[in-house]
Amino acid sequence: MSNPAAVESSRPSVIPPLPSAAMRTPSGLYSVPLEPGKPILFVTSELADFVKVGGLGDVSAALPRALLRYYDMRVLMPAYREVVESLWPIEIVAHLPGLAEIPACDLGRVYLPEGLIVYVLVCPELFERPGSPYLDEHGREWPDNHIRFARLSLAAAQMTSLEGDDVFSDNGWHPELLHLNDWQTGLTPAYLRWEGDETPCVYTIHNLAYQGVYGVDRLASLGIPEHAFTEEGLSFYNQLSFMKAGIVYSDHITTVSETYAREITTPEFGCGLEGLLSSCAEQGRLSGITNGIDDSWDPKTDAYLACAFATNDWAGKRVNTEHVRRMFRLAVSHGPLFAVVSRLVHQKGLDMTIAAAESIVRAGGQLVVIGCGEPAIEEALRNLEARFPGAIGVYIGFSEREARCIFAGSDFLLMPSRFEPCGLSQMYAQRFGSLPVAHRTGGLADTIEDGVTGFLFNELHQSDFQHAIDRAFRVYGCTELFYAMRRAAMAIYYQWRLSVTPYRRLYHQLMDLESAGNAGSIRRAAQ
Ligand SMILES: Nc1ncnc2c1ncn2[C@@H]1O[C@H](COP(=O)(O)OP(=O)(O)O[C@H]2O[C@H](CO)[C@@H](O)[C@H](O)[C@H]2O)[C@@H](O)[C@H]1O
Repeated sequence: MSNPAAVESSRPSVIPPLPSAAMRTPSGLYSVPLEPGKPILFVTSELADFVKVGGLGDVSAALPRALLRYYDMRVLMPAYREVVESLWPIEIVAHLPGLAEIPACDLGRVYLPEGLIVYVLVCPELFERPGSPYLDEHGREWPDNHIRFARLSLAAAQMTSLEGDDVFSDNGWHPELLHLNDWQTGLTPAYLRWEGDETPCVYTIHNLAYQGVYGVDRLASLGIPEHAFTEEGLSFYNQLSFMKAGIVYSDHITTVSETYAREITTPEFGCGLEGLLSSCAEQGRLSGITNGIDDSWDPKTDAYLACAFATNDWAGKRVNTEHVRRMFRLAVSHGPLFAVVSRLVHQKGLDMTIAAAESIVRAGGQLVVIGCGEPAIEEALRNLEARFPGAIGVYIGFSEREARCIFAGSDFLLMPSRFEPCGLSQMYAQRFGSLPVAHRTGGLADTIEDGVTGFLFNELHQSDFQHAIDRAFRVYGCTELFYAMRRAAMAIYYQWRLSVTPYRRLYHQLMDLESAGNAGSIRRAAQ
């Protein structure tokens, strides 16, 4: 494609550190929360303010902020190179000891907009590297990922344990609940329980397919006691599983949509953990809470767009469509513009999109793709672009600016995902008047109304996907219906506010149980 703008810097401008009880409102004014809520630590391996590989980065930036008005919610993450090189000052607040081969490290504190306090693990030998949080520059997993994310998990446990007072005390702040995310944080509840600490833990699965499974020879290096390596503990087919540790030792498991919460109890989607997850569901320890999207996803105010637009301002939307066509050097066209904004991985069904591309072009449509990931998929997409110059444009890379322009400019978004825990791209697309064409699975089934706010197909067959694309073409040719669907899609808004209520209910339930001394017994009964 024609040289899209370089990936924009997400560097914030410098603001002075705030007193810990202060909040910075979106308007930029400082205010003090009326009631400082219970201390909760949200532990994550990505935060979109600094580094985002996929949806976890978005959720980690938005959900703790949405919860800030109810709790003294703080985030813990690794101090990757992007964090250290950002303009936000890092103040060292503690030194955390190591364990076995997990090195000691410093703990820093950063104040981000909207009053979000983020603790960062300053451990240059583990985290200050080129590449992504998980992969090196050549797309290979970092060989010491087990140590890196055991470091993250252990830090959360050390910050929580009251006996660790001499280790970590930020003006007496200690979490009363931990909200953990994905396998990278799975060892946290295990480290806590092995020390006899019963602080309640919520463990959210954003994607069960990534599990952090390692050979049994790594146990000693992570300080894992031998007695824990059992079928009931963290042995997964005689290997060590971080994901299983998170499920076994946490009080409650959530995942990011109700449908996916049901799906992962079946062999088709359970990735070998369906038995354990089924028993969690039977015990009431597994639930689905659909993700939201943050307020920045608004076509009326998004500064990245070629032209801001609102519902019914289809001329404004068309300016964005023409902008995308120019970005990708596509021909002038009156046909529909299809789009893909995705990590390029097997999960996302790019093989089906590639197989459908020729029919889209033959029917007078065009396709733009932005994404990066598996080299074979990247190459197949480049070949596709070369076969259909002027009709298909591909940008291999990651750029939120370009992604937003594509959501705004496209007519349809293709998401034939094999599975999709929630999916954010379809929600962004709907908000920007682009109708998703998606497989009826996971969160896609929960957030798209077939024939109203998008198109769903039931079986993962090429012919079913093609049929859904054909329906999209027909609706595009029927202007009134097409605009009615656009209006319906733009009207639904999965605000975080809606997801916050079930999280609050869950937190309260777990913290009350804990203060009544019941959490331990409930957990034990559940295991
Ligand atoms: N090249 C690119 N340039 C710019 N932006 C790009 C991009 N490629 C992807 N993105 C963006 O990255 C995010 C991807 O989020 P998704 O939720 O759609 O999928 P992901 O599989 O990463 O997340 C996992 O976690 C999330 C969060 O819970 C679940 O919704 C999801 O189902 C699960 O697979 C979106 O914000 C998308 O716009």
